[in-house]
Amino acid sequence: MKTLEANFDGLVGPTHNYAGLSFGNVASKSNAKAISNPKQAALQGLQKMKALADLGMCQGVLAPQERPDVYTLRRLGFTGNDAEVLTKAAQHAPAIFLACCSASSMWTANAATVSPSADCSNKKVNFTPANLTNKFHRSIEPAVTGGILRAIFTDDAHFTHHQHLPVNDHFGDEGAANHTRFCSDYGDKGVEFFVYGKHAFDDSQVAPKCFPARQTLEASKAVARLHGLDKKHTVYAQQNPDIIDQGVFHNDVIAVGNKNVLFYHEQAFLNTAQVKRHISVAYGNGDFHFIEVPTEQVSVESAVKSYLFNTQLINLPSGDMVIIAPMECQNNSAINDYLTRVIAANNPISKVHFFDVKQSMQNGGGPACLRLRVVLTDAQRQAVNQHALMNDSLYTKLTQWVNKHYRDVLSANDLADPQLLIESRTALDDLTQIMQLGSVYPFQQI
Ligand SMILES: N=C(N)NCCC[C@H](NC(=O)CCC(=O)O)C(=O)O
Repeated sequence: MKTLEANFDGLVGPTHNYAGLSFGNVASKSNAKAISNPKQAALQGLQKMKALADLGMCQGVLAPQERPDVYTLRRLGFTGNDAEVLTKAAQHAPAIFLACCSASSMWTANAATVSPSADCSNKKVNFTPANLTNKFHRSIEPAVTGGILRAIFTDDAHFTHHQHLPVNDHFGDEGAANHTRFCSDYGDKGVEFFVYGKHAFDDSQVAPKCFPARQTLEASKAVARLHGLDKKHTVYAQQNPDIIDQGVFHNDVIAVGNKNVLFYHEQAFLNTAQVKRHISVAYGNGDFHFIEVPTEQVSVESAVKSYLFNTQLINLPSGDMVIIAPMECQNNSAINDYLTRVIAANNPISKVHFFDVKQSMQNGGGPACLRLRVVLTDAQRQAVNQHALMNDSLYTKLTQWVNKHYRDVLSANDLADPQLLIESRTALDDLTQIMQLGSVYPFQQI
């Protein structure tokens, strides 16, 4: 029985915009108020998905969320019909309004933490949506994210869905952006590796000083308990607080792992020697590769700008391990040269594929942010909603769908246009039919 790693990418939503919402995320802040192109953003994402499917990967799609979120705005006291709610919020509380318009659910690395059945005590694939408490615009995602995951991974015989963790900074959870897994074969019991930014219940421990630590140790441990992970095969590591303060807001901005490889920056962790020891002990006797990138070759600043580590490390059906990197890595000659050396060196990585995901990059989301990894056995893959799996037909349908419904220019002022909400709902209504998701959106449930 073949077990593989599928990647479920977030389809970019119709309100994709640059609102500067993420304090601590350099790209988000520096592109605040830039004009976005939602159509191009969604098409760039679809092209990456299609290319990975064409490489023989199992590629899935996760649907976007309904935005602007008029339900949250109503909870915050804005009244009237939908158009009135939008107008009043945009006028009286523009910052809150913008937060309720974000298409941030596109970064599905933050949708959930997923543990394969081989690692979990109930022998099912376990999902815990991330509560994303640290940023208001993202904290309104988890309930609908949970619904979308249930609409795709429907079969209780194979999949277990947990509720997101309690919504408080103490249990701040950013999902798979701070979680990776090592294994020899995907179907084997693996080592689950959780990286956290701070200890929430112990002030004596070091923590970043300028920018927030979005993931807590206590949240990571709660997810591991929910998933029934084996303690001997679970490793926790603290992110280096100094690099959080340099804009490394998730571990996947500074490290990426797959199978028997951890590719990471020298400054990624607080105690690298200990992290390596713990992974080696948990992994056992196999051949494990720690590919450490020294600061003298790639500075943290350059890693954050190019997103060298926000790359996907994947195994093609041929068994070759390749890197899926953003164009920004190719355009930066020092980073490109470094990647050439990584491929030439004695490690399992054999090739780099570059993709243009600039619309997402400008908000701090590279190739790895855009995907949620789900390890599936054959039987589990067959149990997945097949209308969420990328192939020629779905690619054609979704490309036509984007071209029909999306705008190619969006500025902050356009977000209050009631017509945009109507356009978005019409698009999502169509999408639930294309992907056979049922009524996952609040506007479909009224
Ligand atoms: N690293 C991973 N896995 N994900 C990237 C998420 C980027 C996202 N940006 C934003 O939400 C910016 C939205 C804006 O400013 O308009 C965030 O900071 O949460």
